[in-house]
Parts: sequence; C-alpha cells; structure tokens
Amino acid sequence: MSMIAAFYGGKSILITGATGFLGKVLMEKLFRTSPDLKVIYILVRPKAGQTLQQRVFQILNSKLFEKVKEVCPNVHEKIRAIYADLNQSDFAISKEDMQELLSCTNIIFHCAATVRFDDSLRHAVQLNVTATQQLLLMASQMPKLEAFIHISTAFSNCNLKHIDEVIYPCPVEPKKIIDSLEWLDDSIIDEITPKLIGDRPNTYTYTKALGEMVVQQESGNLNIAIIRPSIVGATWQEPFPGWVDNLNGPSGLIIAAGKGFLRSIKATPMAVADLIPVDTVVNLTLAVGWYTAVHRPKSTLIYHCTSGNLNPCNWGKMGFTILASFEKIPYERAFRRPNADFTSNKFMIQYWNAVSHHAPAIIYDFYLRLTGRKPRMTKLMNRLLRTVSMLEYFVNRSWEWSTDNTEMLMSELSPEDQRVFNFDVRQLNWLEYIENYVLGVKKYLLKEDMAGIPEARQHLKRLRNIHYLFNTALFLIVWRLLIARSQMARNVWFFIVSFCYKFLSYFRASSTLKA
Ligand SMILES: CCCCCCCCCCCCCCCCCCCCCCCC(=O)SCCNC(=O)CCNC(=O)[C@H](O)C(C)(C)COP(=O)(O)OP(=O)(O)OC[C@H]1O[C@@H](n2cnc3c(N)ncnc32)[C@H](O)[C@@H]1OP(=O)(O)O
Ligand SMILES: NC(=O)C1=CN([C@@H]2O[C@H](COP(=O)(O)OP(=O)(O)OC[C@H]3O[C@@H](n4cnc5c(N)ncnc54)[C@H](OP(=O)(O)O)[C@@H]3O)[C@@H](O)[C@H]2O)C=CC1
Repeated sequence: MSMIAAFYGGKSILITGATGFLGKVLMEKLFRTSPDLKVIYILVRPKAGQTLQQRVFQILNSKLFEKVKEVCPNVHEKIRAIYADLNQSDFAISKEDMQELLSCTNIIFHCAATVRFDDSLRHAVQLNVTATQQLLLMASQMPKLEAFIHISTAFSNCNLKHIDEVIYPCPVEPKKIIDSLEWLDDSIIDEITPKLIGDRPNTYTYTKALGEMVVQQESGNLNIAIIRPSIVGATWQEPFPGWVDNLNGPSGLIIAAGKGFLRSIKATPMAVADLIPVDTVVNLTLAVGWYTAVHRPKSTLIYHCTSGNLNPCNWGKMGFTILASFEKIPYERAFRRPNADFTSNKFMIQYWNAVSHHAPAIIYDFYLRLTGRKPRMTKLMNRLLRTVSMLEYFVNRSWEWSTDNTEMLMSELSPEDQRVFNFDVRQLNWLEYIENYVLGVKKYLLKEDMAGIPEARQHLKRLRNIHYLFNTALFLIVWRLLIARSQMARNVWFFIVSFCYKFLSYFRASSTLKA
C-alpha cells in the first residue's frame, strides 16, 4: 500500500495553475492514485472565450484523463473550479468561495506563474511574486493546512554555476520592488529592468528568485517546501509516454526542426541538457507534499528536480537523437527536410541564418506572391529566430544542481512509494524518452494521425528531390555566369568537357572491341 497515496485520501487540495502543463499532470496523478481524495479546488480564470466549466470539461475529457475516468468515475464531482485571477487583489475570489477555501484546504500546490521570458517586469512580479505573497497570506488563515508546496524553477539562480538547495538572496528586497512598481510608470520600469535583473537573462528567472525570497520571508508557522524543476519536458511514463501540450522548453523547437524551419541553433553540444519529464516533477511534488505534512521539517526544504548530476545528457546527444527520431516519425507537410545543426561559432550562425533561414523564407514568399497568395514565411521565420534567441542562454551553459534533499526524500520512501511515485531520474533511458517525446509532439501537440506517416515520408522524398534539383540548377546558373565572364572558368569548362568526351570515346571503343 502506498503511504503517499493513502495520505492524500480524504484531503481537500488547492492547486493554482491547474490548467497549465504541470498542473494538469499533477491533478491527473492525484485522482489516479488517490481517487478517494475529498476535493481538488482549482483557481481558474475564464480564457479564450471559455468559461471555467468549459475549461474544466475540456481538461477532464482530454486523452490525459482517460485512465482517471476508469479509476475515479466521479472525478467531475471532486473537482471544484473557483473563479480567480491571480493578478487581482484577493485573486477576485468571491467571499463564499474564499470562506470555503480558508476553512477546508489541507494542502496547497502553487504552480501558477508566468513562464514567458519576455514578460514585462510589472506583470512578472505581479504573478510570480505578489500572487505568491497573497497566497501565503491566505494560507496563514487556513486552520487545517498541513503543507504549502511552492513550484519554483532550477533556473531562479541561473546567474550561478553551482546551485545548492538553499535560497539565495537577491540584491533588492521583493517588498521594495513590489512597492516601487506601484508608483513607477511603465517606461521607467522598462528602463530599470536590465539593471534589476542583473546577470539573469530575463524577468522570468528574476521574479521566480524573488518569489522564493517571499516564500522564505512570509513562511511564518507554515509547513513549506520549494521544488525547483529544470526544463520540464513531455511525460516519461505516466499516464502514458510522450504527453505534452504546449510549446514551452524544447517542444516548440522540436516542431520547428521537424517541420524543417529550424536548421541551425547557436548551442554548445557538450553543455548539459537538463531536461526533466513532467511526470517525474509531479511524483516528486506529491512525495514532497506528503513528507512536508507528515514529517514537518524544521526549516523550509528546497528540492532540486533535475537530471544533470544523476543522469546527464548533453545537447549534442539530444539534438542528434531528435533528428534521428524524425527518420522514424516524420512530421506532416514539412517545409524542408529536417536537418538541423548546432554551432557555437557566432559567424557561422549568422551565415546559416542567412542561407538556411532567411533565404528559403524569402524564396518561398516570392513563390507565394507569384501564385497570388499572401507571403507569410519571412514573418514566421523572424518570430522563430526571436524565440530561438531567447532560449539560447539555456543551451550554451551547464549548471550543477546539488540534489541532497531530493535523494534524502527518495531514501525515506517505502519501496512501494518509490515505485508509484518514482522520481529517480537515473532510471531514465534518454534515447527511448526522446523518441517518445518526438512521437508525443506529433500526436498530442500537432494532432497528426499516425496513418499519415507514409505520406509524410513521400513528402520528404519529394522535398529531397526538389532540393537536389534546386542545387543543380543553382550550380549550372552560377557556372554559366562564370563562363561568360572568366577565361579561367572557360578553360576549366573545356578541360572537363574534353575529358568527359575522351573518357566516353575510350569506353565506347573498348566495349566495341570486347564485342
Ligand atoms: C547535432 C545535431 C543537432 C540537431 C539539432 C536538432 C534540433 C532539435 C531541437 C533542439 C531542441 C533544443 C531545445 C532547446 C530548448 C531550450 C529551452 C530552455 C528553456 C529553459 C527553461 C527554463 C525553465 C523554466 O523554468 S520556464 C518554462 C519554459 N518557458 C518557456 O519555454 C517560455 C518560452 N516562451 C516565451 O517566452 C514566449 O513564447 C516567446 C518570447 C519565446 C515568444 O513570444 P511571442 O510573443 O512571440 O508569442 P507567443 O504567442 O508566445 O508565440 C509566438 C510564436 O512562437 C511559437 N512559440 C512559442 N514558444 C515557442 C518555443 N519554445 N519554441 C518554438 N516556438 C515557440 C508560438 O507557437 C507562436 O507561433 P505562431 O506560428 O506565430 O503562432
Ligand atoms: N515548463 C517548464 O519548463 C518549467 C516550469 N516551471 C514552473 O512550473 C510551474 C508550472 O509551469 P507550467 O505548467 O509549465 O506553466 P504553464 O504556462 O503551462 O501554466 C501556468 C499556469 O498558471 C496559470 N495562470 C497564469 N496567470 C494566471 C492568472 N492571472 N490567474 C490565474 N491563473 C493564472 C495559467 O492559467 P491559464 O491556463 O488561465 O493561463 C496556468 O494554469 C510554474 O511555476 C513554472 O515556473 C519550472 C521549471 C520549468
């Protein structure tokens, strides 16, 4: 019997960010392993014209929740969506809902965040810092609360090379930042943002670090733990391999490479690709929830959920495996054949950007114009290159994260819990995982049918032929121009032609003699 699964039985659990990538997998696992839990409260806002109920309905009816419905047929009754906007004061939660949350909640999993790298400091602080502060305030008024689990990121201290499971202070206090953002206007905030974030690459990592400081400062008597996952990727095993539903992290770039748009990235092949499957993060999160509530550690423990020090894989190996997977699992309607490369030379990257990204986009747009259609490839390519440039920081460096607390927790689990809530990344086979990831991107993100694979292969063959034809035509045109202008090119040309002629004559003569 799993102690962790039993612990969540009968509990009222509050999850923020439940509609996000991590939140959905967390809910799924909770319902599947502890179907007797009392209720999961989720703080949701209406989005993209969908009401709260429609959003919940869509999640529960997705492929991800198929197994849950078998073990917990009344899952609809156990999920309670509460209207909330984490950007508003008191999260805009109604009085009645707030009362229910305060009096009933046993465990909080705080997953909500803005994960955008280009968010304004104001918005990132609002969500990643102020909302965390408000949630902690709410938590302090919950008499039945047993544990508060805050999801941060392993990159909150990416300005350091070696990172321990401790909270590192930022130079400016979060409270001072929150206060000053109230009266500073947006243009001044934009101006001071680079100074504030210092040697961090974006507002995301900076505000996640501030969020951790807030957790430390406002923890009071609460039982708190912080989890720091690295780059969260598709599921490894549960509820099935390869599930992913957003473009964050590597997923978007896998699509761009598989569809032949992305041909070259400025990356360091030997740098560690610290990916961690989302189900591993969820298993650790649930184990931490149990441990924090039951063992009540004296101080706030931080758990690194990373792969680099236990089972490292570098970007070179990962890129190579992704490319190899496209052979078996081609994506439909590719723009060009997938053939990406990593380079760490900044001049080479400029060259490849011009030749492999901008030039084909311009040629394709020219073709679209010729055929009376609206050009779109240049715009798409520019957006892709902007995205790539934002992710580059993370593929050109390696970090070392110590994992003492995570390993300690692993040793505290019973063999059954180690199996049901497995977060031992040493058991991960990267080749298998990446192949499933590429397949998952095809199935769950691109929503392509597996029956279309033969046609996708045919399409890639046609693209290869077009590629050869184009290169031959280009060569002949350049050569013809050279011959028209240079005596040396003409001499070389006559030499080649006469050599071929002599060779053919010799071949014909020798075959006539043999006959
Ligand atoms: C040796 C052989 C080599 C072979 C090479 C093979 C290549 C194979 C691929 C290689 C993979 C390499 C992967 C590197 C990935 C590194 C990731 C590092 C991430 C570090 C994570 C830190 C951990 C965290 O804690 S945070 C969680 C992660 N957060 C994110 O990933 C958010 C990143 N996204 C953003 O900040 C924004 O989306 C932004 C700024 C990139 C773009 O914003 P924009 O305003 O332009 O609009 P959007 O509406 O958001 O999207 C526009 C456009 O871009 C598409 N898109 C979005 N995200 C991605 C993405 N990650 N990759 C690709 N494309 C993306 C989106 O769909 C839109 O497309 P449209 O067509 O315009 O609709
Ligand atoms: N993905 C990754 O690679 C990594 C993620 N993390 C951390 O994990 C956590 C979850 O990330 P992930 O699931 O990937 O992110 P997602 O972007 O997929 O999910 C973010 C969640 O936050 C919610 N949210 C955002 N703004 C608001 C708001 N104003 N009011 C209410 N809810 C809001 C979103 O709701 P809505 O659906 O309405 O937008 C969504 O449910 C974050 O704390 C992140 O920092 C850490 C390391 C890596």
